[in-house]
Amino acid sequence: MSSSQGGWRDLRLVLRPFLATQPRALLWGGVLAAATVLAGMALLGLSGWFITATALAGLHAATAFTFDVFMPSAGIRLLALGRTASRYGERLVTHDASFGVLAALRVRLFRGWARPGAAHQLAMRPSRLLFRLTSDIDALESLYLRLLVPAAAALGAALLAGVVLGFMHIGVGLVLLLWLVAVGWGLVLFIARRAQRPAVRRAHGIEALRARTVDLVAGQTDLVMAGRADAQREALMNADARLAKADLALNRLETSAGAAYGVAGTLTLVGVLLAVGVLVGEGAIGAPAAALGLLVALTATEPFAALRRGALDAGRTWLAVRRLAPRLAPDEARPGVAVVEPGAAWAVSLAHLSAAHFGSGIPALNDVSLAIAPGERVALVGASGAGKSTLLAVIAGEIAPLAGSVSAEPACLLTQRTELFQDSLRDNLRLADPAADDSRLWSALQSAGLAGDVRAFPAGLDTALGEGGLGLSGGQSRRLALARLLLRPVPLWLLDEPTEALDAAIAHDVLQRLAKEAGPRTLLIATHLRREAALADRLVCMRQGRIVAELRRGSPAFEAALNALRPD
Ligand SMILES: Nc1ncnc2c1ncn2[C@@H]1O[C@H](COP(=O)(O)OP(=O)(O)OP(=O)(O)O)[C@@H](O)[C@H]1O
Repeated sequence: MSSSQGGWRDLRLVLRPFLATQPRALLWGGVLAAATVLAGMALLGLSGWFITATALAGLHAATAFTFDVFMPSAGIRLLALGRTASRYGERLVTHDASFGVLAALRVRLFRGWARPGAAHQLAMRPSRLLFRLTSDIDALESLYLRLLVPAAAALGAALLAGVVLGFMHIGVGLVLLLWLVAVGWGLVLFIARRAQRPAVRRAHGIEALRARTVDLVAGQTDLVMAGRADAQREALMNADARLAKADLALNRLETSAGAAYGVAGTLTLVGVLLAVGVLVGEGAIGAPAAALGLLVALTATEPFAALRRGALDAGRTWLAVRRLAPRLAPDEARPGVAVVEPGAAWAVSLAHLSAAHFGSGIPALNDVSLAIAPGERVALVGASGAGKSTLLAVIAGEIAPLAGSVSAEPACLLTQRTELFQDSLRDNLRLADPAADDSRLWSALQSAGLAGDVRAFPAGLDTALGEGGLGLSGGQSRRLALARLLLRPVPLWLLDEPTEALDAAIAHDVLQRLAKEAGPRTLLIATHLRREAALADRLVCMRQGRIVAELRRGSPAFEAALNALRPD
């Protein structure tokens, strides 16, 4: 696919949620912007006509008394008031609509970045990508407010000018319309093309400056110890110089663009002046109509000049579109995993599965085949690095398989770490089910054995957690993770060392609750611990990314393997 085709597809991906969120408000914004411009043009045209007509009427006593001054002046007042009202409405509607759309896009993007592949990239370069996330979204504002709305207004202005002049002479009206559209939009396209490179360089320059400044401040001690402080300072200065260069190029272009629009406006005015002069000379129109035509043509060029800012920003906006579109594209929930419907013979079925971690050429799983019946409890055991966590990650859809097939029931993965977000305890729980009410949360906390602790917190469910908030002990964190798991109505639980690092008493309590709450669910547990593996009906032994043995409860080998695991 060519890059321009890709570009249009990206633009469609970004515009779709843009237009779907508040289509009416966005359309109204464009209509009001056009109405403001048209009212301004009509105001100036009518005023020009009125002044000229009044002056001419005053030349003769007969016309001086019969000339109606009230209707045109009432029209002028109406247009002046109308323009103010529509400008106010336009600002209100366009800004409200674009902020609403951007807010909705942010949510979609955060979801997009939470997908397995993207989340991995985000984890590798968090500051850079988070900066992009905010600055790219802001750049999209320009797409609607500085490009689409002024482009609609400019087209309206060209049409009105063409129609007004067309009433005087159809050819003049048509030529003016074509000229305005061709030159006005042509200049926009030309400026946008010329500005693309410096605008993109500027965006990269800001990013580099930020990253280098953060590195210099955060890593001062290390840089000084390694004798690299001066080099880092130099890199910072270079980034600053590159940014200044891009700024200078954009400023120059802005000045040239202003001059180009000035020349185009003057040429328009001269052309229309000559045309209406000829028409007046031929007696086709009077002087007041000529004044009206001239002023309408004069004002019709202004909205095109307003497009200049958008054209200068277009490169940056385009970059934002290209970066954000992949995160907005609809994606499979679990890449490479076929969903098993309820009632199927197997809850999990793996056939000749191979998989590697993102960015690693070495497969962590090799030719793994495994079938787990619904409701079965299976423990994955094996030395550290055998591939247990990787297997759970593939079934959870975190890692796409390299080869082989995977089908599994809808699953929830309990990872080794419990993430606490900087939010209330309530919202930390609601990550698992955004619609859950307090009674459901309390019931999950109760089952997870955390309700008593939460009741003891002065703010209860409103307690702030995470950075700057309350931390939780290891046992409390695991119970919170368990409560989250209970809030997810899925038939398959993937548990990665669920009670590692907990002391024996707490671990046994958590495991007991887990086993009870799991009910008829299918469980797949990766573990080194005897207490966790003891929940299982079958042990699947792994070594170097392969399954080397499967032992069923009741067999001596099962008991032997269980006893070989680490005790409490
Ligand atoms: N993020 C990663 N990137 C690249 N390779 C990885 C990554 N995580 C694990 N691996 C590699 O994949 C292989 C399997 O690791 P995995 O974490 O699945 O083993 P495990 O059996 O769960 O070990 P443990 O019991 O220590 O959790 C190992 O060789 C490991 O080095």
